[in-house]
Amino acid sequence: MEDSRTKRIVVAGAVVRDGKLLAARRTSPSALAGRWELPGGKVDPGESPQAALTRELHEELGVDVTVGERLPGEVELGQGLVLCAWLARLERGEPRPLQDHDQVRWVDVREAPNVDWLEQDRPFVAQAARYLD
Ligand SMILES: Nc1nc2c([nH]c(=O)n2[C@H]2C[C@H](O)[C@@H](COP(=O)(O)OP(=O)(O)OP(=O)(O)O)O2)c(=O)[nH]1
Repeated sequence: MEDSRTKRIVVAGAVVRDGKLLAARRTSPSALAGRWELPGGKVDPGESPQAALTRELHEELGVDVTVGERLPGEVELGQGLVLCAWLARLERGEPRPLQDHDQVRWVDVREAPNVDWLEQDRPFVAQAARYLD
């Protein structure tokens, strides 16, 4: 039986700067390629979600962040994965699609609902919108 203790967390980062939210376009797997997400990835065994998010954003986008508060909610992804999201403040670097993405963009509160997000990210995008003014 699978329960919350055996599920692997996928951390997504809501990076907000100057009233805009960072979106990244996935390149794989093919079912998700071309859709936009909050960048992040799987938490490794023994790793905290915050450390995982810091590591993933460095690897994938070449930036250093400080992880802030967790956004409410969690979304079951299937295959033993559960998606959670944290706010993250950009400390250093300009996000570039180094790995797993082919584009990044900053979206404002008006554009956010019209972006072709992965459906499972939409609740977190709505939460993050409260931080965009
Ligand atoms: N990073 C990220 N993954 C998401 C989001 N929404 C969503 O359904 N996913 C899914 C896509 C993948 O199946 C899974 C995360 O896998 P990943 O491929 O980004 O993680 P990773 O970099 O650690 O990959 P790997 O070690 O398996 O190569 O979660 C999201 O907002 N961000």
